[in-house]
Amino acid sequence: MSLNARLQASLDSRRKRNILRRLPEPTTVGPNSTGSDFYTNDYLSLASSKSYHERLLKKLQSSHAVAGSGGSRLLVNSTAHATLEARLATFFQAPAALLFNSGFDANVGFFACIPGEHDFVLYDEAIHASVYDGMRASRARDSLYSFKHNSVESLDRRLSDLMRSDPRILDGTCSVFIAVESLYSMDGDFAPLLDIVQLLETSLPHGNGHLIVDEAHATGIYGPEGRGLVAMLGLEKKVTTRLHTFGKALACTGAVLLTSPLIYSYLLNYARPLIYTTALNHACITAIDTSLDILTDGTATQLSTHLLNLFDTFLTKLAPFIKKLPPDVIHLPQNILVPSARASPIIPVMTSKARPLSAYLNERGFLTRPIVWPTVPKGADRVRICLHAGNTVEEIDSLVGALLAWAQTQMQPRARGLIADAKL
Ligand SMILES: Cc1ncc(COP(=O)(O)O)c(C=O)c1O
Repeated sequence: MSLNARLQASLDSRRKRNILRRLPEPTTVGPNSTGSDFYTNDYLSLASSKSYHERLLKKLQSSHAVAGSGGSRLLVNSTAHATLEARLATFFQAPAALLFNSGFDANVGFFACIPGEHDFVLYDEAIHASVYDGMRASRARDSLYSFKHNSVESLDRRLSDLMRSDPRILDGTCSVFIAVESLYSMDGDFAPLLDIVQLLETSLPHGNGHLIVDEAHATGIYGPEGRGLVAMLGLEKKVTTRLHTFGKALACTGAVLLTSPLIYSYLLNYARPLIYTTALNHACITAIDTSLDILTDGTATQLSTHLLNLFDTFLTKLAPFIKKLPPDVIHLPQNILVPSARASPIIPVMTSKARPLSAYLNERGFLTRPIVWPTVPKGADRVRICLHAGNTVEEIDSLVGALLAWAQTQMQPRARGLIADAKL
């Protein structure tokens, strides 16, 4: 088969199964965006904030270097990059901080080169694609094991099975890496970090269990000054490596791995996505620095407090009706509905009709995106509602009204009365 015929057949097959990926229609983003943002990862609304833009422009104007970095970090190690790394290490209270061009590069860089031939990687089944890609490229590629999403029991079982089959785990002569996200991007739920740490300490007393936490979606929102969930739980010293990204709540791009000086040096020597690429440009370094100012001056804490209060607002408004809706029309994951649920900026509204629901909301100015297989498992399609510091209580009110109004259009006439008392 010719190249073109093969590529076309593959795309046609996706189109037939209604899973062909396309770019959405171009839209204006930032302060002049039309509609209420319920879809971007700009959780603190910094990317669309005029005052953030002003602070950034001021910093850029006073900065001497705003253009390209001139090469890989190993070729040109600018003072701006080195100073930012030092600031990040101090801010996150980490022994070392290593900048990457993106969270994707950082995960691939870490997982492709740190786990060795005789090591094991146990990963949450919902882990981000970049961790998968890194693990598959590593020398531990034949020793990768998933555990059930957020299940410490499943992780424990995996670990026990492996310890029975390979005594090197018990005597500490090989390493076991555990890969989790602190806040999961598609489900909006949280890794049980305290329980995982405890399990590792009791099961692997030689200290050969290494927890690697991806804080991409928690950065800027949780913990003191937005330092993440690991910091909120005081686990900095129990986690081997943390990833924070700057492309989501921090309105820039790029990422940092917080780790030991030894792993820092190893990555500098072997991590290909770091070595063989041009380092972040100076405008980006300045933007990350501006976002750090916003974290440290208390602005971000105010923004995240408002953002997380909106989670309660959303649930308080929707929860009374959710049980009356047929689950294929709309349902929320059980873990979000329990009273003790930690507030999250990500709410997956589960539905078998994610595309029509999202289109309905978009037409009414509530900007959302459908998330469908293969991005999420089959049967777990959803509209991923992202809350933002820039959203208002009134917007949440109207969004819930629109969700319920759409649900009514999907229900049999007799069942509609069940949610008729909702303010639509
Ligand atoms: C959990 C997680 N980790 C890593 C990444 C990659 O980060 P970046 O967008 O900076 O490449 C993402 C972004 O999609 C993510 O959701």
